[in-house]
Amino acid sequence: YRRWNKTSNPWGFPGPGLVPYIGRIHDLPPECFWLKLKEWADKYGGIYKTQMIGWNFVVISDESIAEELFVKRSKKYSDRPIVPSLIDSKSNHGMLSYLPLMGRNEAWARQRKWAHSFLMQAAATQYKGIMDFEYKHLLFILLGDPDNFSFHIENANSKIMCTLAYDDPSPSPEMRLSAWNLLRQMSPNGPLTNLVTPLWRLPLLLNPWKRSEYVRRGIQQTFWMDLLNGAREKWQAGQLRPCWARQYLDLGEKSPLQGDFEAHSAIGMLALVGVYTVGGPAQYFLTAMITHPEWMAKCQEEIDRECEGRPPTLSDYRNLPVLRACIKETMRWRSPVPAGVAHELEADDYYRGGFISKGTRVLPLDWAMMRNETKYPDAENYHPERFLEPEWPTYKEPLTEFPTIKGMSSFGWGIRTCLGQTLTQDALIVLCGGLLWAFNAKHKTHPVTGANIPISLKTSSEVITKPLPFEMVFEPRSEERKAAIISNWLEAEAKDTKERQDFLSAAASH
Ligand code: HEM
Repeated sequence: YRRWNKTSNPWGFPGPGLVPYIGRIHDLPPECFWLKLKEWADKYGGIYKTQMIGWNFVVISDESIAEELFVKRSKKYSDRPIVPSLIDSKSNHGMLSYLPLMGRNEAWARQRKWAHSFLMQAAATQYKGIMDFEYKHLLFILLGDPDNFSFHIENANSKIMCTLAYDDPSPSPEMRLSAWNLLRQMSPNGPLTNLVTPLWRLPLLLNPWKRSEYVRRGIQQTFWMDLLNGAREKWQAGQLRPCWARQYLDLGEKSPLQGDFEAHSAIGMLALVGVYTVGGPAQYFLTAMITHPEWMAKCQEEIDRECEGRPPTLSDYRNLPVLRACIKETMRWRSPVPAGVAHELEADDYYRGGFISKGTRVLPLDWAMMRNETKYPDAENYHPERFLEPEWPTYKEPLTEFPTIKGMSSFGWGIRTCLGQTLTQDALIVLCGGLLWAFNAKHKTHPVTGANIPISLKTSSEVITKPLPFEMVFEPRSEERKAAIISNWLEAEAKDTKERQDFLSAAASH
């Protein structure tokens, strides 16, 4: 066995001993598997190797190594591994569906360029008003239905994404569901075929996993196509305001996207990506504020002082370093993508005397990077002051600009790095700032004993995580604040209705 282990692993990197064929899969719990990977990182160091059902893995928990491989050697380290339980996840065979999962092929290059231009354009003009509007609505909704906050936060983000994509927030509940179903399908704790991959090759009749994936995919593609067709009808009548679908339709044959088949997926996927990626950190932020009320009080003091009684908008960015520190520390403390997103190596490579073979999955283990004690002393605990006080290693000036979440390792590496960093940062400032402007986030208390109901700090186990369900109270900070939440929303709603009507009247008169 020892001889086998040596010959099957001549790579020269440390790592746990391997069992023939299955590697270490038996050791990796489907729930929060990154905790086990972190345990191995503590034992074997910043780069180690392992195997899972015939696949070679190299796990990286040192940011400087990630930089050397993913950034400096990006030509070799930028492919994606296949997701076994998705049909053509890499789009090597024409599916063109899931930009973040695509291999490094032509479709990826085309859609990445397209998405980049949209997200930059959106940043410049479009999404600020949409965020202010939807988050004002969210605060109003939370007054009436606080217990359902998890849904409402995710739904508000889904509405923003649907408005950006189709100028229509109404499909948001279905977009949220679609995002959840895809996330489950691609996660190791999803279908069994993601772990026991040979099962995926069973004939369709004996393969419930593939049959249900055909159904899921069919529902998603039809949903996205219906949205594009609905947008086209409005566009033909001149009733579609600026949005990603309109830009595609306006460009016609000049669009980089090659027709409706590609466009319906590209637009749908970009809308879908923003639902949980923003919703998860916002919910972690609430858990951080409830368990660290001293930081909630500091954020509220800053917001009240700098925004003079109104909820923060993006123009307040420079003046809210404490809020930004709390958001950044939340993302460090509870990394939203804790296992990172794997890259696949496109050609054999040598690194630090070790051999990494073509096809190896290289995993930037964010949970471990965010717990590097040299960079983040007392890493297990929540310390926003690490970004605000010069004696901490991560302090950076000027505080009008830093801390920023942009560039965090949680957003990935090299030419595959996340395209939604600005949007995420902007959304979290308006959303988290608005929540603390409006409410005190508090523990729920037991109706009989009056004791605080504890908040589980555990996370879900999908590739993109959120806190496990928890209970909390949204206490309006005063009667005046409560009145302001209501009047802010009524004003915003009236303004939005008028703007839509004006647009439609102008369209009708042309
Ligand atoms: C907290 C929020 C978010 C986190 C932590 C996050 C994280 C990531 C990570 C780790 C990757 C893979 C990077 C790599 O392969 O090295 C990625 C890719 C991507 N992200 Fe995000 N993301 C977030 C929000 C968003 C949002 C809001 C959008 C857009 C609406 C977005 C759009 C994308 C796209 C399009 C890619 C694919 C890039 C490619 O494969 O070339 N992300 N993101």
